[in-house]
Amino acid sequence: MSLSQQQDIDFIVQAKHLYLDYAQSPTDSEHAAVVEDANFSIERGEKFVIIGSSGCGKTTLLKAIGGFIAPVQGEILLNDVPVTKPGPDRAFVFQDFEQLFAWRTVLDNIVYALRVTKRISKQEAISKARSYLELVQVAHAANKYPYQLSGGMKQRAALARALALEPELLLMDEPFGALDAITRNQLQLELNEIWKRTGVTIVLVTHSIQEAVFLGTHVMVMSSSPALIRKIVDTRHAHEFGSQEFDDLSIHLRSQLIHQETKSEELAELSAVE
Ligand SMILES: Nc1ncnc2c1ncn2[C@@H]1O[C@H](COP(=O)(O)OP(=O)(O)OP(=O)(O)O)[C@@H](O)[C@H]1O
Repeated sequence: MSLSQQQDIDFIVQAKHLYLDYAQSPTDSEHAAVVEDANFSIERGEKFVIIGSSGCGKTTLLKAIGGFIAPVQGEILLNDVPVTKPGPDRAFVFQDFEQLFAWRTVLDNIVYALRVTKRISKQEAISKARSYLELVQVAHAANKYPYQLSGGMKQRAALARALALEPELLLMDEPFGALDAITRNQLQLELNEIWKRTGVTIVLVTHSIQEAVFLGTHVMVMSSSPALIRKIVDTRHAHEFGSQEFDDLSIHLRSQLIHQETKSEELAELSAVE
């Protein structure tokens, strides 16, 4: 992409020479870099998917975009302004089914979040909460408590709560990872529909190559040891399961992931010989 083409694109997030780690001090050698020199941009309104092997730093990167982890070097820009703390312009959905407040009903979970972050009237919060519960098709469970819901319903409710905040960025960490295959497919389809209706920018972490190709507009492959961004693949034209493009891209992404695993195994073997 030429420089002039890049300048025409409306980027909501830009990471520039980003380094992240969990070191307690500059001399803390136990905690190696989790992300090294990451450079990537996310267009407004896209679904940007991050994949990589377990422990390669996907969640860490998501937390940094959320403002929960400060860069050691480099920066993350949100609408051209460096991210320094969390804000209501970013909402999270996690894999964990227990992310709702157990002592509040589904409706109250959303009303509470809205009242705290948006400072709107109770009536306004209730009406907004109801409309988002309808959007994610869980309005019938508005008065239930989390323990009365299935895993899929809990994820829908968590999604409704995040969407109700009308964030600019929806940060999703393996949101469907703990669901059965059928519910997972259903929620993938629905997320696509919700995305089309709301236009929210989504950054989604997954272990599933199929989910990445199906949902993503771009898929970023991360490698561990070293903790680098291996490749960013344009997947805008490959959403149909079973199509040639879908299969080709899945194979391509798999080869990127396998290549890096093989490489780290080779490195481990070499260091064992040394
Ligand atoms: N709070 C923390 N303190 C110290 N190290 C951490 C902390 N959280 C994560 N790490 C380490 O950072 C590295 C990256 O973790 P992270 O959770 O970002 O990986 P991930 O790619 O999301 O993994 P997974 O796919 O298994 O969820 C791992 O080595 C992990 O042990």
